[in-house]
Order: sequence, then C-alpha cells, then structure tokens
Amino acid sequence: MRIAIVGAGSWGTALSIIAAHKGHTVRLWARRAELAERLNLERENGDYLPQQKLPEEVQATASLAEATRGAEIVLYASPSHAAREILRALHGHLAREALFVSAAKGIEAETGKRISEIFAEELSEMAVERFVALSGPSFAREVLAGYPTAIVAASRAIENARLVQTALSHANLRLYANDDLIGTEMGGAVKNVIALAAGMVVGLGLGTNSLAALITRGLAEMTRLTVAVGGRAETMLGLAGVGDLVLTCTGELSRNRYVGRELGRGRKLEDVMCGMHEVAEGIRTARAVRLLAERYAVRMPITEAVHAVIYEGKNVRAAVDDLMARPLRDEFD
Ligand SMILES: NC(=O)C1=CN([C@@H]2O[C@H](COP(=O)(O)OP(=O)(O)OC[C@H]3O[C@@H](n4cnc5c(N)ncnc54)[C@H](OP(=O)(O)O)[C@@H]3O)[C@@H](O)[C@H]2O)C=CC1
Ligand SMILES: O=C(CO)COP(=O)(O)O
Repeated sequence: MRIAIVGAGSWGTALSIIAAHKGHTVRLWARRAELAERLNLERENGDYLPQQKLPEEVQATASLAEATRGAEIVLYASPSHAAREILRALHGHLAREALFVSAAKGIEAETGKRISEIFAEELSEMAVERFVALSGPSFAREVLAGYPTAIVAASRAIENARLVQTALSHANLRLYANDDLIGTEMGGAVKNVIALAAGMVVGLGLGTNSLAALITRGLAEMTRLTVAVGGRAETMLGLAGVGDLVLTCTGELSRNRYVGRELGRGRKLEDVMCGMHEVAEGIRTARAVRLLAERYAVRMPITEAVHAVIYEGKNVRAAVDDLMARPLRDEFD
C-alpha cells in the first residue's frame, strides 16, 4: 500500500520504519524541509530516533501534498496541538476512500475536542467512518528494539479498524481492532495527564503504595470521563486504557512521567521544558480534560491537582496532601 505518515518525530519515524518493513511504500512528512532533506540523505532521524536506519521504501518530504498524493492510508503522527492546522492544510488532498489514522494522544486544549472531532470539522468531505485511532502502550524505541508490543486500532466502522490492523501488524507489533473510537481516543489522551501525576509521585520520593493508588484512582477518573463523553468503560480495561496508563506511569521512557518527576523534584515547568524538544501531551491536555470534566460534571481530582500544579503554581506536595484530605467516599460510584 501507499502510506503517508504526517509527522517525523519519534513515533512517526518508528511507524514509517515498521510500515516499510511490512512492504509498504512510505512518504514521511517532516515540517522542516531541512530535516526532510537530512532524512533522505543520512537515512536516519538523528533528531528523534538516532541509530535507526530508514529503509529505502521511506521517502521524506516537507510537502504535505507530495506526502499524501495517492496515499491509501494517511497516518497522523504529529502532536495533537498541531492537528487542526495540519488537517486544514490537508483539505482537498485526500482521496475520499483513503483511511485516516491518528496516532496522536491528546485533546485540543481550547475546545476539548478529540482528533476525530477536529477531523470531522476540518475534512468534512471525508466520512468519519474513515477515521481510525491508533493507541495503546508503545514506546517508539521499544517497538524498534523488537520488543513484542500490542496496540489497538479503533474506528466507528470496525471493518476500517481491521484494515489498519492488517496493514500495520508486523513481527513484534500486534494490533487489535475495536469499534469504540471515543473510548480509545480518550484513553490515549487522559493517561498522559495521569502520567504527569505519577511522575510527581516519583519525583517527591513517595513509595510504591502511592504510585499504585495513583494509577488505580487515575483509571477510575479516566473511566468516569470516558463514559460521560460516550465511550465504553470496557475500553479503559484494554490496551488504550489501563495498558497505556501502566506503561506511561511506570516507564522510564515516558516524557509525561519525566516532566511530572522533575516538577516533583522542585523544578519549574519552564526550566523542564527548556531542556526538552520532545512533546509531553499531558501538559496541554490537562486543560482540555479539566474543561471536559467541568462540561460533563465529572469528578476528576487527580486531573484537578495536575492542572493546579501546572497552571496555578500550586506546590506539588500540597497537591498530594489535599488529595489525601478530601472527604472519604465509597470506592465505586
Ligand atoms: N513517541 C512515542 O513513543 C509515541 C508517541 N505517540 C504520540 O504521537 C504523537 C507524536 O509524538 P512523537 O512522535 O513522540 O513526537 P516527538 O516529540 O518525537 O516529536 C515532535 C514532532 O512534532 C513536530 N511538531 C512540534 N510542534 C509542531 C507543530 N506546531 N506543528 C507541526 N509539527 C510540530 C516536531 O517537528 P520539529 O522537529 O520540526 O520540531 C516533531 O516532528 C503524540 O501525540 C504522542 O503522544 C504515541 C505513541 C508512542
Ligand atoms: O504514549 C506513549 C507510549 O504509549 C508515550 O508516552 P510519552 O508521550 O509520555 O512518552
């Protein structure tokens, strides 16, 4: 197949390598022409995934039109805050029968919209059934190291999720299919906010009890919000829910957990971000999740605490103390 991958960060680059190994012809879009040129010349992405060879089937370009021309699958692998602008720029470039796959894990901060909602608004010529969300526990580096990895492709039209499942499953990367698009998008986005909190727990030097409590109660609030916006609780028990939550809250490779950890150690957000060129989706998505929690009247104390630390200057230790001092309640609603 011809696959366009929109975004040449670590995940887009890793997916382009996998797709090429699977035998697809891949166009990889990088927003910087200089990077696209370097990828084609050096055959590796030194900025994001050093020492991973780009197969010959991967051709990089900084032109969206060129990247997507004739593509049967267009795979979005850029940060979610760039989605609206990029989808708008794609207007008129996609074949109606193409599948659009989003691997981004975030929600638009200003509107609380998921990527599939932005897709419906900006690419109104495309049926929303052509949209497939790709999510689940998958550090790019571990996938390329050959470690067995399981993720999920979800679409309102299960047959389209299955097409993507077949197109991208390869060797150590096993895709499952699912028809809960909303739940899959919500899981991938909200877990990043909880992972910031998990990092704070680690940075404060709290123990394993605290981390286990955080993950479990984080899952409870992820599930409440997902169900409120129309997703399924069952999905939160799957790869896009607990699977990715556990990975991101415990994995040393997580950028969201790293940012949380540094805040827990007492560093300022601006300083942490200065030394980082990779995306930590949870920072912007904390705003979106809080917005949705308000809109749907869902209790999300951990998200509230993360938001207070990041946007209201609250001390991390005080945020933990306040979480523990809330009125006692039943475990399940
Ligand atoms: N890395 C991973 O293991 C996984 C990541 N994801 C998700 O994939 C998405 C992409 O993340 P990832 O590949 O890790 O990103 P990286 O942090 O590795 O790279 C960021 C990429 O986004 C580009 N970028 C940054 N800002 C903009 C913008 N405003 N407009 C267009 N492009 C921009 C950067 O381009 P430039 O170099 O020019 O700055 C770069 O290509 C995220 O939603 C992430 O959550 C999902 C699963 C696994
Ligand atoms: O989503 C991821 C793996 O599934 C990557 O998480 P981070 O963005 O926190 O590194």
